[in-house]
Amino acid sequence: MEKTQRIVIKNKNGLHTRVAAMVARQSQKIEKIWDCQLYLRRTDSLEGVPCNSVLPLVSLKVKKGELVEVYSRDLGSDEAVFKLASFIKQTAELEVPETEVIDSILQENTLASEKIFESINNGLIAMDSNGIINIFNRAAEEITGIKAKDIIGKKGDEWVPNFNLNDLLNSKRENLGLKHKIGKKWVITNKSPIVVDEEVVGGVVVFQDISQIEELSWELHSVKELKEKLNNILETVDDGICMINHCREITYVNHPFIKMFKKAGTQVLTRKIQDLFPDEKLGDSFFLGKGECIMTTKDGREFIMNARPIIIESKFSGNVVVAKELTEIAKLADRIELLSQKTQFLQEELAKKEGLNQSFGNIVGKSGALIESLTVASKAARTDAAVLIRGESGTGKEMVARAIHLAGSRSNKPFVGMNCAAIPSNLLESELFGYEKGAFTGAYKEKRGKFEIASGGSIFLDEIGDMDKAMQAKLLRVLQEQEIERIGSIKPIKIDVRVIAATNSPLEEMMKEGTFRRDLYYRLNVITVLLPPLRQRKGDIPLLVEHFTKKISKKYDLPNCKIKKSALTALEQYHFPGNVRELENMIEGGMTLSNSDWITLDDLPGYLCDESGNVKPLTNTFSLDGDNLPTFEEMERELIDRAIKKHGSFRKAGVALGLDHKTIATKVRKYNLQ
Ligand SMILES: Nc1ncnc2c1ncn2[C@@H]1O[C@H](COP(=O)(O)OP(=O)(O)OP(=O)(O)O)[C@@H](O)[C@H]1O
Repeated sequence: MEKTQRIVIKNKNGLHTRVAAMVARQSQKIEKIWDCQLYLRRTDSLEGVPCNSVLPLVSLKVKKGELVEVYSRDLGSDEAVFKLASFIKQTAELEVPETEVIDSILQENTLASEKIFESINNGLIAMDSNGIINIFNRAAEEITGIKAKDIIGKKGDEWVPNFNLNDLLNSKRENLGLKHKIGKKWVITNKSPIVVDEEVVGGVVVFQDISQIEELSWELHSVKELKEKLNNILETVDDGICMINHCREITYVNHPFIKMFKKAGTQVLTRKIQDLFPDEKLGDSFFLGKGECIMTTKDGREFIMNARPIIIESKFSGNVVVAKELTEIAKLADRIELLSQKTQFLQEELAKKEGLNQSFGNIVGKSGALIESLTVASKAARTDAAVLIRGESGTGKEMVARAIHLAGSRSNKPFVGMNCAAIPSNLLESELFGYEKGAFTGAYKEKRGKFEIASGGSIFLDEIGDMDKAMQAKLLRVLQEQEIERIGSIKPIKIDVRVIAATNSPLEEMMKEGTFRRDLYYRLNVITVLLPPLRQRKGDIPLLVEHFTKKISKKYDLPNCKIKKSALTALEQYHFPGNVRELENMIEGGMTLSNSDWITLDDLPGYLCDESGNVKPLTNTFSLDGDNLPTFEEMERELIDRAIKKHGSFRKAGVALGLDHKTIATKVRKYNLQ
């Protein structure tokens, strides 16, 4: 509960400084005795000021005849309130005429001081000898976030942390330039005791908010750091960079710029850029960043120059001029072209591989030539047409034949293979068509031939070129009639078999020589699948090695093995006459020989290296000497490969061979050249 006493101020000059000083003094005494805090307010206001401090009392500006209230909110303060109210009433009686002039001087000075304190931008805190705050100006309020009315008349130390106000009174020493934080703000503080007759009668703290200065100094630091970083970048790039001001005078050049234009030693800074390139027409549009200019140096090198405007706060303040050597750009363009060709090629190959029937999934390889063949085979599988698979030994002809069978409508019927070269021709007929009991000596019981066994499915006739002519005629009849006769029987048996044949023999030559029947050739060769030799798709070697290491480790229950780079290089240099089968055998041998999880060069056949143990260099896949002439495609492949390796780009290889770069790119894709 609030205790209140109302009084009319009867003093001639109202509650002026001298009266306020008397009231403050008395209030301090009373507060001590009753242990309470006393306040004075106008009756029309809710908030008052502490009675123990002169300035707040004066700042109320109470005039003669005005009504004020002395009050306290502390328990047991009735007596204290009463005592102070009585004292204030008495002060009017104490007034004597001669003190009037002094009063008005004091009053004016006090009010002027108060105005000054309020108008300065530094925080100001003043306190008396007891540490009780009596001045707490507007700036102090703003910086600390504490309201003057909450702190005046109270012990400052409890309210304003970090200032150590008590120390100031105790130490009796000035403490200047202290930097510390108040909340989020940085302040710098000067603390001074007020000493009168060697007695500390109070203290003053003046402080300034330096957060903005701190921020600026941090910004300055960041700008310095940025400048350093930029400098490093500008000096490490390959492009020549030059900066000019709005008068087109050079303000900066980096080392590459000086190197490019060989201006070392010449003074370039502050010179006009046009002076540096007198033969070039650097027009206004160039500096507006709208044009670029190509310039040729005396030694014939070409440069492309671009100028970008520097705009600061919407104002043009100069240019950055960037120079690049054109030969570098041409190299880059070639490289980009090569890479985009490669990407396009890989995308096409991927699309093709994804389009393949999944029965072809175990055929490893991503080279263009292989994927093209498999695409044909995959399409053939959708029909019942006869397929002739051609390719060197070990290229995967049987694998592809099986995949064609499995991808077609006959996949749940038998796939029966027959190597026509492995069986003497007189036995081939009985193997293919079967025989009746007693058909020849030793025919104790009837036997079904491969065609009958394959009924509803596919027959794979490997090495068809090795079949003799008499047998070729019989096979042709079977294919034409779609029926067979077992040996020793005259009863034809209808057959429904898809024929897939394979060969590495030059059937076309053999037809000319008359050793292979033309009509059979056309019967078998409805669709041709051409499997490329491994030496023409070396890019597949790493994939095949990985595939075989997994396959073999599974087969022999070995830990999975990896191949050393040198061993892989040796394989890539080798021409593989035995194709994928030979590679598979090498990996199997290598893994069983290897004492570790790595296949090294030592684990591979010795013939991959020369006498001194070095990997044999890649030899031409063909020779124009001797009887075995290369095919036109083999020669073309080799030529394009060499031209690309020598000239490094499609464009230059094209120029050297008299072809355009698009033709070169098409051939590179066709032959899967790297
Ligand atoms: N692309 C491939 N991916 C995985 N393995 C392959 C591939 N090509 C061939 N092989 C493997 O190589 C070996 C030889 O394959 P395949 O018997 O199909 O060849 P081929 O051309 O029919 O040989 P030949 O003419 O000597 O009969 C097989 O073990 C096969 O698994």
